Amino acid sequence: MKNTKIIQDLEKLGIKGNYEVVYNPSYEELYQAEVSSENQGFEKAELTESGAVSVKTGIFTGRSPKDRYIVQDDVTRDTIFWDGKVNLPTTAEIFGSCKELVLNQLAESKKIYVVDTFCGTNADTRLKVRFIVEVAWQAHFVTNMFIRPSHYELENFGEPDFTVINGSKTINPNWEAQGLNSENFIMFNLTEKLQIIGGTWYGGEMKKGMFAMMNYYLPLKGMASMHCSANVGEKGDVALFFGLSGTGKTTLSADPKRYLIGDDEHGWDNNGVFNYEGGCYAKVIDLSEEKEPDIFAAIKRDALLENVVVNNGIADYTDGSITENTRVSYPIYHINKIVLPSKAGHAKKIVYLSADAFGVLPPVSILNEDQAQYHFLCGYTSKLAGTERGITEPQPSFSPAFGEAFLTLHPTMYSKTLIGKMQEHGAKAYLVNTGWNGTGKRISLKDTRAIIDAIIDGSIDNAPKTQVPIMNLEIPTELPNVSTGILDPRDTYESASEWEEKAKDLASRYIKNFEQYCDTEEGKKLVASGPQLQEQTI
Ligand SMILES: Nc1ncnc2c1ncn2[C@@H]1O[C@H](COP(=O)(O)OP(=O)(O)O)[C@@H](O)[C@H]1O
Ligand SMILES: C=C(OP(=O)(O)O)C(=O)O
Ligand SMILES: [Mn+2]
Repeated sequence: MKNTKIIQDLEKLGIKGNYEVVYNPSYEELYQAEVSSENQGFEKAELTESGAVSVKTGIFTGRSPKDRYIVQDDVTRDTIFWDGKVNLPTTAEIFGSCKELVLNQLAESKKIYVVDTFCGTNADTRLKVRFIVEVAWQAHFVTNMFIRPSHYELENFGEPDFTVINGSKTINPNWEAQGLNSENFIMFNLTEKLQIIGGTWYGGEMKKGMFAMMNYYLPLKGMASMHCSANVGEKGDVALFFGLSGTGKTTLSADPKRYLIGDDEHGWDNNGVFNYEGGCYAKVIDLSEEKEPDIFAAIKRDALLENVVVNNGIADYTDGSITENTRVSYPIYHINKIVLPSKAGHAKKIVYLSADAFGVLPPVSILNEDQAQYHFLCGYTSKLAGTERGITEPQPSFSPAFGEAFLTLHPTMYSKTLIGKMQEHGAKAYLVNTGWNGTGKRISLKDTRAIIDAIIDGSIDNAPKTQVPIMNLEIPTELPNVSTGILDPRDTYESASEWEEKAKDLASRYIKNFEQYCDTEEGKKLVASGPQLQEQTI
């Protein structure tokens, strides 16, 4: 019954062929299809010792932001933030020609997987997203990452709100004449409610693609839409962890003392914080059972490893020879302590994670209200190797809302909605450096975890404090279970002047970056909360 309707839907979209449709396959069906000996090239998956299967995604082992376009038309012209960098415009005609390529690619398939999912926990704001793919492990990936409707919800799914068609095996031969970046494309058409993908096999494009769409629809309804992980304690106390890729959202939100809400994408409405996803996408480079026991244990049957080196069925997490961005996706229930459905009350603690490659930022700073806004707009961090094509070593970057790559509206839409919620609910913000310090090494996970504990249990607010000049940040000088001598970054250098020199360099980058927000009185007012090159007398 269902399949006849699905085939009709596919034909209506323009996928006409002699394919078999597999609708919302079970994990067992996915497994059989993934390891089938008929698979070619990057379709192939192999079973590993933990029970998880492992795949390779070819040359794309991270997202490809330069190949990402949004159709500029009457719907998007005045809403999308056309910054010339993140949201690249294309025409309905070019979209149409790429869509044709993807449809023709799928029409040739023997089998098409159609996976209906939800993006967003709450019925009033979720998107019903339909994925149409020809590769079994891509169907597995979206089954892991998105919210799996119950049998009843599938029966009553109705028309999808958004459709993603993945034609990763096809490329666009006309890209040059069309003025595109390459033969690969990730394109969105908000009028057609359609995302199409060609050329890249990286799963993150499907996951982060729908995040960008939630980042469009929710703030327009007054909700905060956030690139953060979230967890909740026994007492219902919710904490959010904002951060760019590799800063520790997934790692730090998997905390055995707390219940996980989600590891990457959340909304905040009048009832509280809710997850967009139904799974997690963790980095596994150098993963160890000892340091990250929850994530390690989540890698079992139904988990899907990407670009991990596997020797005789044994995954080698220390090997970054394919990419530094080795990953695993798993359904959220692979983590023991979770809340389901993935939502909780209002957040009280907001942590901004920054992996500072300069070694200047303190491991933790306590932010006042203006600083909370300033640092959210700055979103300073270092891009780490791997998650984006062409990034091979850490690069300092300012990424508004700690997620510039996924913002479809102007950055101030995200700061307004978030800061509004924070003020309404008395949430406090902290800036945590999970990156480097003067020792040249990354701050240890153990120390960061103890810092997070002190933020969550409130002991940081009662700790002795001092002011770090230039960066203009207040820091605690002592915290329970945190190594001595690391809280003030100046102490980790041979001499404080070494730190000062680097701090001045970083401060001037902050100041320069913030100029873009100084065309309003509101923005100008925030400058005093940021780093300062001159002595302050307040
Ligand atoms: N002090 C630290 N805090 C957080 N993560 C750390 C730290 N030191 C090293 N790491 C490593 O950095 C990576 C953080 O990645 P992840 O949690 O997946 O980031 P995100 O979810 O923000 O992309 C993990 O591989 C983790 O082991
Ligand atoms: C999947 C991604 O997100 P993150 O690294 O934040 O987990 C990504 O940026 O491609
Ligand atoms: Mn993550």
